Amino acid sequence: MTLPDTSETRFADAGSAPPPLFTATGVTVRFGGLTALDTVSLAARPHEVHGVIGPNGAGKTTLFNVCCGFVEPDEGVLRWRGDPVGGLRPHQLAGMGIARTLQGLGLFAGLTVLENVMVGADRFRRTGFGSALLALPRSAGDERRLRERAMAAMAELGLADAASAMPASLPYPVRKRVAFARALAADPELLLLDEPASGLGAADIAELGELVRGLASRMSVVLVDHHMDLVMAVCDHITVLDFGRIVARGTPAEVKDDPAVIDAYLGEEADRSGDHG
Ligand SMILES: Nc1ncnc2c1ncn2[C@@H]1O[C@H](COP(=O)(O)OP(=O)(O)OP(=O)(O)O)[C@@H](O)[C@H]1O
Repeated sequence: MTLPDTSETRFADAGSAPPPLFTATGVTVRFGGLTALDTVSLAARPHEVHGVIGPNGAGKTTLFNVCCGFVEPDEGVLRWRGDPVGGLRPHQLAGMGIARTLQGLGLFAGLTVLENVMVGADRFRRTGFGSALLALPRSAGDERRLRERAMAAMAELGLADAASAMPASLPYPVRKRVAFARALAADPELLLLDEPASGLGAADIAELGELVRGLASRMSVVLVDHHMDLVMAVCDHITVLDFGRIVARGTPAEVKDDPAVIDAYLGEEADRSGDHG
């Protein structure tokens, strides 16, 4: 049984494991009278895939949104490489080396696939703020560098042939890959994935699993997803939430048979059958 532990010392006591890149410690989020997260902690370590699972309404998306800076926690501390990052805002993420994909893909409808993916590489643009402000064209060198990064990310995702397509012309699983390629083009140290498997069939989910596993050699990944098979197959470490609290954490093998996890999911099953009955 893996006990919930919200103390910061846990991270310091983790033996020879490398220090985490990113930590959220003692995070509490309240929406009016509802406590969506109650003193939840999470550590993303280098080269580790960290999964966050839990039944509907457990607080997964809220935790993801805290990590992305979309939701400011009422309590708790976020740290990047050990330094507190108070008031984290989504636009700061790329500069820090954090990329994310969201449930809503957020692709620009008026841009081609290549142009969408180049947006992800934008942190490597060298042309200064002043040029951007004056809407001067990007330098030819910048343009080439961003294009090369984007093409490399697209090749990794099998999208090279779709470079000039408009997103709306592509099937949903391909659009998901475009959003993924855009995140990879930022060459992040930490990749945050919200429900990457939603809307995908079994074959695409299996491919996604292989891709995510492969990414761990060069970055840290936090993955929020409902698909147990995917989470169990690709994650090194899993945090299980229920009603805003951590009910278990550990390796897939440790959490799989944890009675608290089984209870949480059985509770969800019971609710569902109640809904239909
Ligand atoms: N903006 C909000 N305002 C009020 N309540 C919210 C808000 N966002 C989430 N909640 C509530 O907080 C709780 C946690 O929601 P959250 O979406 O984080 O759970 P989840 O585990 O991602 O669920 P699901 O798997 O259904 O997406 C739920 O009870 C939800 O209704």
